[in-house]
Amino acid sequence: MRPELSEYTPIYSGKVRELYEIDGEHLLLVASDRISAYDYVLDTPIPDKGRVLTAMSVFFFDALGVPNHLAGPADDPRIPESVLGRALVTRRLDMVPVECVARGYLTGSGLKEYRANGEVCGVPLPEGLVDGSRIDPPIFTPATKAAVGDHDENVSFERVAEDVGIELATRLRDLTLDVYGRGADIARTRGIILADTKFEFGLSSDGDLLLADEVLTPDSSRYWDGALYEPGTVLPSFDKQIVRDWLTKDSGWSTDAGAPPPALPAEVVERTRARYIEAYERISGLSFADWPGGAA
Ligand SMILES: Nc1ncnc(-c2cnn(Cc3cccc(F)c3)c2)c1Cl
Repeated sequence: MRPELSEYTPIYSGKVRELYEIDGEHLLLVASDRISAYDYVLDTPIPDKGRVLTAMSVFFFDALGVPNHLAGPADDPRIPESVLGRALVTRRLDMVPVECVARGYLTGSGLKEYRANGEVCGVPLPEGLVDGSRIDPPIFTPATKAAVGDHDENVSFERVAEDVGIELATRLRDLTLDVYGRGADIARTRGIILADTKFEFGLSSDGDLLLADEVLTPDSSRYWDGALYEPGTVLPSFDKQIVRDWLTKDSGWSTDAGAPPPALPAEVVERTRARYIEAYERISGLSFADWPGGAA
């Protein structure tokens, strides 16, 4: 008999995720079916998005063999039926207050900084790069966690070293680049480019640095279709472009409307659900049908 979610204490609610306390040492990390676009959390959920992203994190935790915060399997008996498949039992860690971002391609805030001063987070880049240019080898471009609703602020490695000490800052950078590099290689051989990603790490009570939070999901990374990759072309988001295009080209809404986006039509929801499942099955080589918590 599984416990009810109401038996656990909610301790954090993000845009698309929640965190609960199971006991003094364990948390329940829950991924919802909510999707965000243009900094809005949309009214329409994408069925199974939470389960697919949870399955992706578990695949990468296993495939990359990095010490991490997982404290049980996807069907751990402590996971309530209502969130089975989209929740994980984790060890409670002392989270390091740094967004550990790795970039293998130049776009987004990194591109903006590069265009302004030829570098990203204090890392100089070659001249002549454009949106979508490959950054090889990938770079560590950390950020400080923003307050709710704000964007993270890119900071230099030196600033991270000031905040957490040079030893820990160096370990964060090395681990971030190593895990991103290996994860991106796995995805690339399956036709999906992970252009960049954001990791979070935490320290266990015995001082181990563990990979925490979600790992290499489409919510923490930019997923691009490798078949479409051309340097200098702005690549659509593998998972969110269907929603973005409908919102900005078909729905009559616009980002400067000042009003929240409209509900999504069923066809857009289903195609987006299929994109999430396609990304997982291509990267993992596993069938999503085998993941816990499906329709009974
Ligand atoms: N193992 C851990 N130990 C202590 N704290 C965290 C922790 C805190 N915050 N976050 C971000 C987040 C993850 C999911 C759902 C949310 F609502 C928020 C993660 C973790 Cl993962």
